[in-house]
Amino acid sequence: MAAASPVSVSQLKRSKKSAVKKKRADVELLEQFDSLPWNSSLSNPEAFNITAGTNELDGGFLTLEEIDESEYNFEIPSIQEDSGVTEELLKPNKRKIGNGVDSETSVEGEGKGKDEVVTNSKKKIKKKKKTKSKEKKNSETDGMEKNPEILPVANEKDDHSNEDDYETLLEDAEYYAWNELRLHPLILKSIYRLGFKEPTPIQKACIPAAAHQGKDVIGAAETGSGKTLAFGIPILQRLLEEKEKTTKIVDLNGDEATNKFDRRGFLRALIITPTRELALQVTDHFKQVAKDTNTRVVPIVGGMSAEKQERLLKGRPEIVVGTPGRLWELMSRGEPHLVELHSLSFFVLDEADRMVQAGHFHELQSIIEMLPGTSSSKDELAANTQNCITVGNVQQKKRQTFVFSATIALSPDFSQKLKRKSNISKNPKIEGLNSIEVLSERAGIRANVAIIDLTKASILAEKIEESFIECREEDKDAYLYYILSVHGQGRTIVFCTSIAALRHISSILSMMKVKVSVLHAQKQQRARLKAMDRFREDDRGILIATDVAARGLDIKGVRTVVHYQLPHSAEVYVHRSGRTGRASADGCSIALISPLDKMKFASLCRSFSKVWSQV
Ligand SMILES: Nc1ncnc2c1ncn2[C@@H]1O[C@H](COP(=O)(O)OP(=O)(O)OP(=O)(O)O)[C@@H](O)[C@H]1O
Repeated sequence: MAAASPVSVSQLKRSKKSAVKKKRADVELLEQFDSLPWNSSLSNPEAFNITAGTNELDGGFLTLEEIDESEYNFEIPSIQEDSGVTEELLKPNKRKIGNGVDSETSVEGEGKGKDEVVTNSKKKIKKKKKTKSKEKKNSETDGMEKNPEILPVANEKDDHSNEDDYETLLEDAEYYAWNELRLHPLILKSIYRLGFKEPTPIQKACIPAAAHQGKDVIGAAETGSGKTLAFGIPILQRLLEEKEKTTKIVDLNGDEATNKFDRRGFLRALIITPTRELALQVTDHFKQVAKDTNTRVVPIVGGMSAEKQERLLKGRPEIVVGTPGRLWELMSRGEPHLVELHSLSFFVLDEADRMVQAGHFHELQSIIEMLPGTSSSKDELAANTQNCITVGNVQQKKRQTFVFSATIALSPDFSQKLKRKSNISKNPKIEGLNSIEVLSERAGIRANVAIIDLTKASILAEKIEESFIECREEDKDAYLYYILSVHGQGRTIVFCTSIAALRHISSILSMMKVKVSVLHAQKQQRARLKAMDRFREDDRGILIATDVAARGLDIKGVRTVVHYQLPHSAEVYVHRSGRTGRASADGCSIALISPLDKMKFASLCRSFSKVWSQV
């Protein structure tokens, strides 16, 4: 090895001089920046805006080109050893994740140990905070204070992707609420990158129960309140914790333990949504948070080539998000990744109350019957499937079930009924359950379920302003045209109940040279995605849709929802209206009420205990 040549005194002086020079130049540059007037690039810097465009599937929908698997980057990374990032982030003393040898995802009973760890790490964080802030005071370049507005904003360049993010997050008082939730550093890092300064109320309530107490959750909260991450974060948290524990066990016990504890390559979480667009969006949301965690998430939805989706499943993703029809199609064919369910730790029903309605229930029921430990008989299963690998009730006990929607009606004694049932050994049917309760119970909801209902009497999200226009049926088009041309701010979704009405409006509007996108279930999936893309690309876009767009869709900048025809139920009205006023944004929902709608409208008002006496 060559010896390092000694550095002369003059060389040292020279390098010191140039360092001082560089520092001075840096300070001057910073001063220049400081003297610029500050104009936020976002007129309304809501966290909601921040997420847009930061991910591969931009806003959750595929562009037309993306339909083809080879082009839309549904890359499934090959199964690898842990990337090592975790280790780096988990430097000793920063955060300690459990020390037990519990191989299960379940952390029931871990509470106490964890609390201790958290208290310690909190102390350390505080200490670190103090030292750092001291350093900050002494710093010459302090002119550039950490500005929360600029830190995490829609960072196309992903400015916060290095490992310092985690430390910065811990120091950043604005993000402090996340620390309370004891999340894995890689999740915190993603949250920081997304710019979500604090957990939403439903996230605050669900994460401790689901991620740390291992409970099942039935969660209800207003539209746009972040329910996807309320179940998404716990799933990722527990998968990450489990990965680390497994690595430790394998390190300690060698190959023997690998076979026993290593669950890589098996399906770990199955999330079911009622619509294809929503499944793609949820997949995308998961991917945003799972970035850097080496967790694979794949959507399985109808309208796309089943063969291609089978190829995606060959990559053995841990998380699958799908619609009941296509999932059941592949499961009933015995698709190996979807029927080897012995390691399934999470089963999620998003928009659960929609699932109990016609068009979904049958397939969903069949899927549930495939889950290990559900109440259907083995003969029934065998008849349904060619290749199902079942495990007994043990798996059901370990599996967590999450049931979410903005509109779930549970009877007050539902958990008592579940408890009574769990005390009787022979698995009797519980009497007097409503359909969503039956679904939850069949899906394996356990007696200690955390029922978190944050919906208010009005049910509608707080930031949505509701109004209605009374008019004759034949005047609806004129009013709609008026709303679209005068109202004009942001994007608008016009909802119809029938495809005939949708066609009628879109042809009238196109005659009036108003550009619209159209979405309904009879459209080819390719065209559906294209319509969504077009709508998303135009910040004053107009989407005419049936109720296929009513639930879950999270599209930035939707300011107005118009109910051209009233929906058949109060729930659908809530979900439709909830396409606006999401996260911290506001919006308005306008109903066009003709004499034909009055009965329906009156009953809608009664459902929300509203007094709209004009009707
Ligand atoms: N902690 C947070 N802070 C700010 N924004 C958040 C946070 N969590 C999620 N969001 C954003 O809020 C928006 C709505 O979230 P999400 O789609 O999960 O709502 P939802 O409650 O499932 O709505 P819906 O009932 O209509 O399905 C998304 O754009 C999401 O990125």
